[in-house]
Amino acid sequence: MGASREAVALEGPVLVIGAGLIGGSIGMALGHAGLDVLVRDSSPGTTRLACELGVGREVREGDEPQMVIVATPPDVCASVALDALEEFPGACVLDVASVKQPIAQGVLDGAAARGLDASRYVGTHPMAGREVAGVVAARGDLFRGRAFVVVPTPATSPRSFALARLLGVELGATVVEIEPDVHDEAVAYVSHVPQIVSSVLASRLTVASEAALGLSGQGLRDTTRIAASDPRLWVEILSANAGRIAPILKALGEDLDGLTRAFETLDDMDPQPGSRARIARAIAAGNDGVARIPGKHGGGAESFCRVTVLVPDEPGELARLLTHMGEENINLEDLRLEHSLGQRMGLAHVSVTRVDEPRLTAMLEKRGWARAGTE
Ligand SMILES: NC(=O)C1=CN([C@@H]2O[C@H](COP(=O)(O)OP(=O)(O)OC[C@H]3O[C@@H](n4cnc5c(N)ncnc54)[C@H](O)[C@@H]3O)[C@@H](O)[C@H]2O)C=CC1
Ligand SMILES: O=C(O)C(=O)Cc1ccc(O)cc1
Repeated sequence: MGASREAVALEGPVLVIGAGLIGGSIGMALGHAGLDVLVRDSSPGTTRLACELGVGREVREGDEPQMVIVATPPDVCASVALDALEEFPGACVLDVASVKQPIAQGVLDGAAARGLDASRYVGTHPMAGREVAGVVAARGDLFRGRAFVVVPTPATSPRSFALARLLGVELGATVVEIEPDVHDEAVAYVSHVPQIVSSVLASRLTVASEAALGLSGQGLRDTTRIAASDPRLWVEILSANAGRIAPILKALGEDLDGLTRAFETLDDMDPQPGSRARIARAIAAGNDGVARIPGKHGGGAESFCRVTVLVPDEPGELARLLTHMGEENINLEDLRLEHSLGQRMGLAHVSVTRVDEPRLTAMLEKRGWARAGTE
């Protein structure tokens, strides 16, 4: 499929069906790029709200979209895509759901049964989102620098495939082509199981005391951010990928059982030999896993150095630090802020390349910034 690409341009109009977080963000991005964006949601109020928020305009009689983007929850994507193939015979129809194989199958089966042209359908998945749902949270820059997965079916035409790639490029994303079942296996690891683990972890906090929660630091915030996600959407995403999620959860459960036994015996006067080693191995295996997550430019995370700088919690101080870096021509690869409990000081975790790290350290010393560690 990737080998035979037609010369085709994304010109619009583009119809977005499902004006929520993702549909709204896509509409805003395409609108900024000058395309005519049409909006439709099953909720007429949401359609109007999306138009008022700048996602696009309502569909008028005679509109003939070049592309239809289905951004509804996954359980209705296939039927909405089939209806769009029927309603707009000239349009390429995409969906953006977080699972691909069942939707591709639903579209292929439905198209065969209804005599529709499945070559105009192609699956996609923008690998960016937020833990908040709805068009009010939409942002035109949501997909910039993120992966945009294009997932053709065996029926997808070169034209539909090319248009889907152009959409990813227009969104400022990096386009990746993957087959449906490979995609679903991948997202089970990198998105679906992390969502479940984050939710289960955060659910333990419902029995923690107020005093305990008052001590929450960045580690807890990092591991529970996506626990704020919408249950109605996620039950549909996870159910559609159940067969791939279950074995990973089973392995995770076995790891947790082993660790639980180790901790139980550590509480004894005479702990079972090997308990400490088991715990150490679990933490070390985590080190190995996290080192495999690619960094900002697609290289290994270990290609960056993270320097922690103490920043006074006062207006303009963070900007002063970044200005000092800019003045020394040190490129910022990533930045994370952490506030220390009860102190008028924040921790700025500044990531730079290993090549830039000595210059950053020298600059901090020269300009009087206190460093709280380097990783
Ligand atoms: N939330 C995220 O971070 C990401 C979500 N996705 C995928 O994007 C899709 C949309 O997710 P969100 O924008 O987060 O959800 P959302 O809940 O913010 O928006 C979904 C919208 O679809 C509308 N809708 C529902 N059924 C409809 C139908 N039959 N016809 C027309 N409109 C309908 C709803 O009224 C709602 O406005 C899902 O398939 C999801 O898997 C993909 C990447 C990231
Ligand atoms: O919030 C985050 O960090 C995400 O990774 C969001 C996300 C949620 C669902 C997807 O299908 C893709 C991306």
